[in-house]
Amino acid sequence: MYGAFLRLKGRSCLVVGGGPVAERKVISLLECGADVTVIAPQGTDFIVKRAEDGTIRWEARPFQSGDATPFSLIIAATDSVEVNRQVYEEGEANGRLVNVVNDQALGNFTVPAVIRRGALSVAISTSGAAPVVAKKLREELESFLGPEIELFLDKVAEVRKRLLAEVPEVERRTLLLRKLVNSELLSMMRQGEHEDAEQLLERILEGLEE
Ligand SMILES: C[C@@]1(CC(=O)O)C2=NC(=C\c3[nH]c(c(CCC(=O)O)c3CC(=O)O)Cc3[nH]c(c(CC(=O)O)c3CCC(=O)O)/C=C3\N/C(=C\2)[C@@H](CCC(=O)O)[C@]3(C)CC(=O)O)/[C@H]1CCC(=O)O
Ligand SMILES: NC(=O)c1ccc[n+]([C@@H]2O[C@H](COP(=O)([O-])OP(=O)(O)OC[C@H]3O[C@@H](n4cnc5c(N)ncnc54)[C@H](O)[C@@H]3O)[C@@H](O)[C@H]2O)c1
Repeated sequence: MYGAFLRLKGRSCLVVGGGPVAERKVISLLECGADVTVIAPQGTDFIVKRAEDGTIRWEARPFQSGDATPFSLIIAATDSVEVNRQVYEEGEANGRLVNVVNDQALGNFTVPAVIRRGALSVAISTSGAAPVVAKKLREELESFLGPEIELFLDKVAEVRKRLLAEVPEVERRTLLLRKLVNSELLSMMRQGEHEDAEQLLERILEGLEE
């Protein structure tokens, strides 16, 4: 499976099915700013409420042939193997991205477990082998990746921007950035030693730290 991150802001995405699994996919699509439509005779309380407040569009009826055609990304999340296959075939025939929740071998993408810390996203896939393992790893890695990782990333990104503007030689920039990420900076941030971290950062940038 090819790992990738999709920019879905404003994109029309379809979720067919309205149970707990469909709800989970609707939530993750909304988190990415997608324009979400649900087609399903029944919806969870969350789906009903978000349709009422206009966050999503919900068509309370079974999937019909042609429904999937207008959408960029489609998730087949009904409890019917046949309906999910029909959704998949229609999407695939139109060159769409299609995920099928009840059959990892069907569909042209799967949804990973994701950890988000600001600009950082960590996606975990087991290639469909055991999603419960992806979930377990997400929980373990979440406790390892505390809020300091976001501060660290923001700081390195800020420095990188500065170096891109001020240091024309790519080798020197890369060396400085590597020094920075391999230094004690992250562990200092983890301990809350922000002043020390700032001083270390300046020493590295001034070439004083080996
Ligand atoms: C990661 C996560 C993302 C999400 O859905 O948001 C996700 N499944 C999650 C949880 C989970 N899913 C299932 C259980 C119950 C235990 C079990 O049965 O194993 C649990 C655990 C739980 O609920 O505790 C059941 C299940 N899942 C699939 C099948 C069908 C099959 O295997 O063919 C069945 C059997 C259904 C049945 O009984 O019929 C298939 C898929 N599930 C995937 C993703 C894709 C592959 C991901 C990968 O590569 O690992 C894929 C292929 C399709 C897809 O959905 O994209 C999310 C964790 C989110 C998080 O917590 O962070
Ligand atoms: N991918 C995953 O992470 C994962 C996890 C658990 C289960 N599953 C699979 O996902 C399926 C769905 O799980 P669930 O708990 O949300 O199921 P559910 O039974 O609670 O919900 C099924 C939904 O599909 C809708 N539906 C049924 N026929 C339809 C049709 N013709 N057109 C449109 N919508 C239709 C129903 O109205 C309902 O909203 C399960 O059958 C299981 O195989 C996948």
